[in-house]
Amino acid sequence: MTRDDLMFRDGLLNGHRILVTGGGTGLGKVMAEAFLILGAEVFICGRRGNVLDETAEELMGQHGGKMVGLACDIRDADAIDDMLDRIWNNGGALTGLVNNAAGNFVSRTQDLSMRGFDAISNIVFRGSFAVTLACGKRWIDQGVSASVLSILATWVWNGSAFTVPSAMSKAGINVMSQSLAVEWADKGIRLNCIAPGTFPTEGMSARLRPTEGGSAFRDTTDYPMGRVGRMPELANLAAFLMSPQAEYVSGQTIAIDGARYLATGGNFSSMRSWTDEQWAEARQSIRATTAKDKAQRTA
Ligand SMILES: CCCCCCCCC/C=C/C(=O)SCCNC(=O)CCNC(=O)[C@H](O)C(C)(C)COP(=O)(O)OP(=O)(O)OC[C@H]1O[C@@H](n2cnc3c(N)ncnc32)[C@H](O)[C@@H]1OP(=O)(O)O
Ligand SMILES: NC(=O)C1=CN([C@@H]2O[C@H](COP(=O)(O)OP(=O)(O)OC[C@H]3O[C@@H](n4cnc5c(N)ncnc54)[C@H](OP(=O)(O)O)[C@@H]3O)[C@@H](O)[C@H]2O)C=CC1
Repeated sequence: MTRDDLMFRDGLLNGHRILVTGGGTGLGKVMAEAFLILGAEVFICGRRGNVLDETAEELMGQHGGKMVGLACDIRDADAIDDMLDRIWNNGGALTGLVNNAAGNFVSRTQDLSMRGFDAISNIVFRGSFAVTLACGKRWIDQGVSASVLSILATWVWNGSAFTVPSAMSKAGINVMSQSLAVEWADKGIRLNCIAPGTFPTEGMSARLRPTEGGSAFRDTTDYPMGRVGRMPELANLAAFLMSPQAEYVSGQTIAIDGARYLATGGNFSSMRSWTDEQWAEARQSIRATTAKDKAQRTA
């Protein structure tokens, strides 16, 4: 991304300190980059320390500023507290949190074990709540104003066959945001959500279109605008919602999907026609991706 891709003035986020969970890759990386360009000090977390370090180095090399990678598994409440201690003790309070980290894979629901359900919901539902709660306690205790942005999916409105634990978890975080937007409004804490449509990333394509390799999401015939999302489009919306000028916006969930879910549902219902063999192949491919990622985990 270049400076010209962003619609905001220089220094919009000067003095802000923002944590992006899962900020080492994909959408999290792009939002972290935008916040860095606009002057914020940015923290990114994830389980693969090497990925975080590479991202921070790459983006600071391109844009200057300060980005810090912190290895942390958001399924572990103690690890979250350790991470926040490090942030707070090294420059003061966060002023923003982006709940972006997620786990997901396509599966027929009858093929899931409870461990499979937990693998997703413990990241998306429990993990996002745990980070929000840990930050919120500190903000309220110290009288700090802050903004929380959670990255959801359009299926919070219409569900999604074959990604049921993700759909349930994202819907839960949607309601968390609406609830806390009211409960914490007088504390100066606001919460909003973005529901992106398709923004192709490696992590998503490997788990949601596992058998298509590099060609996943190339066919855009059923996209009303004839295309998928462009990363800077998402980054601009995120920067708007995180900026102090958007202070009166709270409790909202904004879709950025080129009107796709209104046209087609924007989910995986077409997989109803998959055969047993296709599901077996998908599962094998997803497991290979997870095994490769796991080998790099340091948290
Ligand atoms: C078109 C419209 C566009 C629509 C537009 C697109 C909208 C996209 C919206 C959302 C997109 C995303 O979220 S994309 C985000 C994608 N990124 C990620 O997922 C990154 C992080 N992911 C991960 O870490 C892993 O994939 C994940 C499995 C979730 C967690 O890893 P863990 O190490 O905790 O898990 P494991 O120990 O390997 O496995 C735990 C259990 O899960 C089971 N499990 C694992 N894979 C399985 C599978 N494929 N099918 C069944 N079960 C599975 C295992 O068998 C285990 O259960 P037992 O066998 O019983 O032990
Ligand atoms: N791409 C798309 O089209 C869409 C994406 N989304 C949402 O956007 C967000 C980003 O997805 P995307 O960029 O595509 O996928 P990625 O797989 O690139 O991003 C997920 C990130 O979350 C991190 N993460 C996963 N589990 C944990 C954990 N337990 N603790 C800390 N970090 C964790 C991963 O790092 P690590 O494995 O190192 O921990 C990774 O950096 C997700 O919330 C996803 O649901 C929503 C709609 C559409």
